[in-house]
Amino acid sequence: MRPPLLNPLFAGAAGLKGIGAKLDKLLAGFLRPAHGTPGETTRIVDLLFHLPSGIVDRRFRPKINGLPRDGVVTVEATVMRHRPPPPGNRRVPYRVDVSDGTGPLTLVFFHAYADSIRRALPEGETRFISGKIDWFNDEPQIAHPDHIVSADEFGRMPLIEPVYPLTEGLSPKVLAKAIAQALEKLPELPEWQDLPFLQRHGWPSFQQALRTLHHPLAPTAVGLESPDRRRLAYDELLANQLALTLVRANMKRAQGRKLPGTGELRSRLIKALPYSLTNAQAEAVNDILRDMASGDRMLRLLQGDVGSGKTVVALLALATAIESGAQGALMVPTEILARQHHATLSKLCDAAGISVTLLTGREKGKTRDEILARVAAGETALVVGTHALFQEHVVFKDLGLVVIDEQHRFGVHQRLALQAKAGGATDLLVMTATPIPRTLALTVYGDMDVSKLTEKPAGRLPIDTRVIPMARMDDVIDGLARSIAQGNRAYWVCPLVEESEQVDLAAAEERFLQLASRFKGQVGLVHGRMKGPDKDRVMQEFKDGTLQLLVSTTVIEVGVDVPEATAIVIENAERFGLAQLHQLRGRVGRGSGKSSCLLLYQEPLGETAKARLSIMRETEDGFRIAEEDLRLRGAGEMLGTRQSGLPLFSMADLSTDGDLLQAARDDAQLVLNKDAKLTGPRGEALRVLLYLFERDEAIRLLSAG
Ligand SMILES: Nc1ncnc2c1ncn2[C@@H]1O[C@H](COP(=O)(O)OP(=O)(O)OP(=O)(O)O)[C@@H](O)[C@H]1O
Repeated sequence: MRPPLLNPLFAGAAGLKGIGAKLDKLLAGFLRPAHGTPGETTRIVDLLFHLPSGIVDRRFRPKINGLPRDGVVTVEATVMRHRPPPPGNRRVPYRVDVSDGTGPLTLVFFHAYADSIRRALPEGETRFISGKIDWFNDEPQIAHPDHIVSADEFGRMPLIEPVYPLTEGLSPKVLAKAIAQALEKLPELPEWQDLPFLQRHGWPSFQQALRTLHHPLAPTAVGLESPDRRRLAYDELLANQLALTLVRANMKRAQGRKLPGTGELRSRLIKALPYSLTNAQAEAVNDILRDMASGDRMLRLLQGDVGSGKTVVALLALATAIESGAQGALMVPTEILARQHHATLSKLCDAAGISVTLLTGREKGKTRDEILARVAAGETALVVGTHALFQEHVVFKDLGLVVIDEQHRFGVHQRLALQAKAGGATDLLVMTATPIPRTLALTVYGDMDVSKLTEKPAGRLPIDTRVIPMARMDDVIDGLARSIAQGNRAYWVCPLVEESEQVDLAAAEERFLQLASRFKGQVGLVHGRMKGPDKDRVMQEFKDGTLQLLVSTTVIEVGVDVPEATAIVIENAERFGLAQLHQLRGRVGRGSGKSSCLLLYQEPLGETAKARLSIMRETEDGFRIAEEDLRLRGAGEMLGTRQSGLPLFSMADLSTDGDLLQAARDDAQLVLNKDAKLTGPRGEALRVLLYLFERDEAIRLLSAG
């Protein structure tokens, strides 16, 4: 139960002045996902945790004849003349001339109510007017001033104003007012940080930090380096790391089982492989086998760059579970991948004598019943599937190891749920194909041990990456024609842009028709809206070489493995994030042939997009690309947080607070080593912190264990 002293913070914001039902809902949708706790209503805490992204400094008060070319100014001036638009003409703005004796300044209002302008600016009176300066025919003007106030009001007004991130339908004034009211509800809270630590950093209390950020007294107060923001960032990171440490402790506490294996199936599999393992693969397998053989539960993350060969590592781990008499499951994020993995693994499993089955949402009726019966009876040793594996009534006879591929779409909550489903003793191996920067990995996978595949299989050639304007599309197609004539295979990726799937799809279809008329009978199309079996058929035809050019939306992004494909064209590459481009490019260069990647962009190219594309040209190192992605886009975007339910941070910024993250991690471990149940005085205060950042499930673990 949440401590009562936090109640004022979790009370609804709907009671505040200016927040009606509609705004309540709008704010909830806008603010709550940022803390990872979506909901329909806004709470006080949501307002308080919405930190300013900058400030407006209204202290600059030039005379009118000394106005700068741009920027925000505050002018003290007398109202000279109102110039309303001619009646009935809404296109001409309402103008008001003011003067301070040094020159004229015009205030401009579009679509405004004449009455309210007259009330705010009575002729002959003096007002303080603050807003962004503009020049029109060399005359200064301010369109829609932010403030028009009397000398009195100006004296009472904060001159450094916080600026908040906004969303459509939310006015800055309404938001600022709501936050100011929320601040008044801030209760006294115990200090959960170590005092000497706070002193060393020169950090204020939690309450003080929030007050300073929302009522900044200096322009630097809200910057990333400000002690107030850093303090709050640290609070948030500590809550995150405490929760992960608790999850880990809890998972480890569950008695694991020993799955030592015999090596028999494993050696048969290795014999059946057409290649030998890379050193990195062999090391990862060793890490995993050690974990499985021990009595502790395995919680391991296998991080591998694109094409580094994670699948075979997973298979060897699964074989070990099976040798030990248990069953294994491999869960992947999409239907296409489930089918692909099933197909690849089946061949190897047949060679080794392992019974394997596929289970996705598409297996229905009698077939499904039969599969389920065999799994329940333990006749099937290995099940490959989508999340349907755990969502529905799937009962394993004895599940020893679960491998989850591409899991970074899931968060700690999901891992906990999975653990519950899989049963206490099941070992867990998570594989991510997108390398993520260390800082980010710690906040998402801080509860897991990590193995990395940093090395690609021998003999892979570097991919020739080129950045080409769309205007040269014809040349690109000619190049493709030459390559296809030589028997090569290629992908052509059309972007899915957020607004309308239909429009995007139409674009992909149009491109398909264009290419199909040039390369008759050689082109296929796959996209997310296609029926499963149709998708499978096209993929299969591309795999076996019946089709040589595959036009697709980003459905091929993760994990599709056709080693014979040697070229990929990515249209509107400027719209993709770095991690995604890297994933897409990783579809080629998977065999021994020389591959190329053509990034087509629409001009003009923005700065960030330009930076992204040149990084792609410079490096193929996924780990380096991930660091750059984090820098350019921020953590939330990078993980596609909206769908993921991952802990997005409202206070911490992982591109600059990496140092704090490590400190928080050490601190969390130290604290829990000393006070595993958080019952000491600091422990009690830390519970408040956990509730404050809504890590309630971590607290439940405290009382469960
Ligand atoms: N040691 C190896 N030597 C040669 N080829 C290998 C080796 N290990 C795996 N491969 C091959 O490399 C390709 C990529 O392997 P896999 O599909 O497991 O990659 P991945 O790590 O899952 O990458 P992605 O995340 O991009 O899908 C496959 O065709 C696989 O057969």
